[in-house]
Amino acid sequence: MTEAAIRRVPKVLLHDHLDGGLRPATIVELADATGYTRLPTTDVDKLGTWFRGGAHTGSLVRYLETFSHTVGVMQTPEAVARVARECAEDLAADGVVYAEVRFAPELHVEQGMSLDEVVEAALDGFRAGSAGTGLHVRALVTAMRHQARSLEIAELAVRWREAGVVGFDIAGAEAGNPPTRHLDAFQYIQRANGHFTIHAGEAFGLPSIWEALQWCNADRLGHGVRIVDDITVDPDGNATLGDLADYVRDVRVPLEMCPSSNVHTGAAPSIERHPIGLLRRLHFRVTVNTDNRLMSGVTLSSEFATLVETFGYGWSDIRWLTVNAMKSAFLPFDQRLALINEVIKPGFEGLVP
Ligand SMILES: O=c1[nH]cnc2c1ncn2[C@H]1C[C@H](O)[C@@H](CO)O1
Ligand SMILES: [Zn+2]
Repeated sequence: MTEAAIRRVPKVLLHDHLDGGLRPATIVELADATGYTRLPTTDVDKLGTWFRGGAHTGSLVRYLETFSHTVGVMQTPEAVARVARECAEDLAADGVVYAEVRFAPELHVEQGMSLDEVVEAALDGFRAGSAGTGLHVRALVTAMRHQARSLEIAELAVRWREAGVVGFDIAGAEAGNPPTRHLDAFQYIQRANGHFTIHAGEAFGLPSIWEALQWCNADRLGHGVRIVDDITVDPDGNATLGDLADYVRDVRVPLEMCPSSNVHTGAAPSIERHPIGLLRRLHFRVTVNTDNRLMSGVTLSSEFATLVETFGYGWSDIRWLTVNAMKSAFLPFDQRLALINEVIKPGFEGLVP
């Protein structure tokens, strides 16, 4: 089960940030083209190393600081469209067959783009980059949780749903910015019969997960790793679940786990001690994701390869995680089913008994 072999099987990605997945060479070219002068270096290799180094700090706040440079070069429709096109190309080359890629339009308006123009440019790029590949890409529109534009961004998400936006999200520094600050935005999405996920249980613990589910009614949790704080395991390995952990497992709340990113931001102590091991064993609705391919230096295939190496996962685990992700996508039911039966299951034929 090499990384190359994992690249060849169909995979599904639910949690990937557009502004966290740029190619270093593209950042340098876009900085030049758009007059952005604040890059720490214009040497492509050094820049890639700089992003990974800056991100692997064990602090979400420090991790997020590196995004000022990616967002800094994504301030024109051409730049956003190019980054989205290359994102789709890179995911297709990694064997991803369905992806939901997220971005925060409010971060891309510094040079005069409107929120709608940002979304339009990203969707154009996704379409161009996925054309002729086996990849289906959809967008999630994110609001920044420390800002006060979430209702406006929720309206934007609903406005673009026929064109490829399948959901809404909040991201940014979690501590001090609880999900209930944005209740009106989540209620707007619900009234419009839309879908949303919330970054919760990453840099803050159970109260954030509880609010996301029981006050805001999130369809999925971004990360959600701290749900393990509501589980106790005795020395024999028997697990006892608290009420919230029971709820998350019982109603099959999808957990968008991002193992490497979680280590880099301090949400998990190491890959070996990452909660995914326990949660998968307890049959939570776990999915595997990249979060930020640039900052965390990963691909979806490399994340799976890391899990194979660390937890001894086999092809059946990868297929289970992939089907979990496809079931949890914000795509209509018939399309999810078609991808599972016509693409994912045949893609694992001969590998899983
Ligand atoms: O892991 C994360 N947690 C919280 N916020 C994040 C994470 N990764 C990226 N973001 C933020 C930074 C981006 O600028 C924003 C939109 O993609 O989302
Ligand atoms: Zn994220």
